[in-house]
Amino acid sequence: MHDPTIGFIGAGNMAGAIIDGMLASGFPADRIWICDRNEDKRQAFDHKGLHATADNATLIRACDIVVLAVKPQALKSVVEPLASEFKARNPLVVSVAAGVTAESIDRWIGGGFAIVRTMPNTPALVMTGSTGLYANARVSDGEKGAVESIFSGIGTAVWVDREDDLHAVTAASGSAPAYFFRFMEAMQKAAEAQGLDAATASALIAQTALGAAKMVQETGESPAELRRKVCSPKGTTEQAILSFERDDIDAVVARAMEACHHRSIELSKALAD
Ligand SMILES: NC(=O)C1=CN([C@@H]2O[C@H](COP(=O)(O)OP(=O)(O)OC[C@H]3O[C@@H](n4cnc5c(N)ncnc54)[C@H](O)[C@@H]3O)[C@@H](O)[C@H]2O)C=CC1
Ligand SMILES: O=C(O)[C@@H]1CCC=N1
Repeated sequence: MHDPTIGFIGAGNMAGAIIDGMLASGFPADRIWICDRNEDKRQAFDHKGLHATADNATLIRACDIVVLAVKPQALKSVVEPLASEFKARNPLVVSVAAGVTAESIDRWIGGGFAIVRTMPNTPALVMTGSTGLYANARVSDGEKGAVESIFSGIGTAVWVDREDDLHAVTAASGSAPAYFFRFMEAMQKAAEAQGLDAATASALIAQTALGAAKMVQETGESPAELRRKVCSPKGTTEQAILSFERDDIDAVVARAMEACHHRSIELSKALAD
C-alpha cells in the first residue's frame, strides 16, 4: 500500500490528536481527509491544508484507508447507511472506537472487509502516543505495514494477536493518560495547599512526570528500582511511599483498571447488534 490517502469519519479529540501527530511527523496534508458533521470541527482543520467535507460518502470515495473515529455508541448508525459506499470503494477500515468488535463493524458495512481495530491515546497529539492494534484475517501484510507506519510515526504501536486483548490495552494505555492527569491534579492541589503558587507547582509536577517516564524508558531500570533510588533510608520519600502503601495503592489502581476493562467488555456486548 504505497502513499495511501487516509480519511477520518469523526474529527473530534482522538482523530484530531492522530492527525496533528501525523502532520508533525511529515505525513502530507493533502493525503488526509476529515469528515465531521460539526462545522466548527471542520473549520478547525481549515488552515492545515487537508481536505474537509460534511459528506462521509465523499470521504470514502477519496480514501484508501477510512478511520472510524466517532463515539462507539454512534458508530453503527453512522456506518450502516454508508454500506454501499464501502462496498464500491472497498477501503481498508481502521477503527479507533473503544469496545466495538471488528466483526460488528464488518457486519454493519456489509461484510468481507479488511479491518484493523486500534486503541490509541491522546498523547498522539505530541507524537508520544501508544497504540494497540489488531487486524482481522482479511488484512494483508502490506496493509498492516501501512497502518503501523501511521501509528508508529506518532508514538509506539504494538500488535495484539487476540482481539480481546484490546480491553486490557484500553485499561493500560487508551484510557490511562487520564489516570496520570488525575494523579497530577491531586499533586497540584496538595502542592498549592503546602504554599506553592499554581504556576510553580504545575511546572514542577509536569516536568517530574516527564522525567520519571523518560527514566523508565531510557535507563532500562524498572520503576521499582528507580523508586528505591529516590527513597533515602529514613528520608522524605520513604514517608510518602509508606503513606501510599497504607492506602493500598496497588488495590486502588487495580480496581480502577478493572472498572475500565469491565466497561470495555460491557460496551462490546451492548454495541454488538
Ligand atoms: N478520547 C480518547 O482519549 C480516546 C478515544 N478513543 C475512541 O475515539 C472515538 C472518538 O472519541 P473522541 O474523539 O474522544 O470523541 P469526540 O466526541 O471528540 O469526537 C467524535 C466526533 O465525531 C463527530 N461525528 C458524530 N457523528 C458524525 C457523523 N455522522 N459523521 C461525521 N462525524 C460525526 C462528532 O461531531 C465529533 O467531532 C471513540 O470511539 C473513542 O472510543 C480511543 C482512544 C482514546
Ligand atoms: O473513555 C473512553 O471511552 C475512550 C476510550 C479510551 C479513552 N477514551
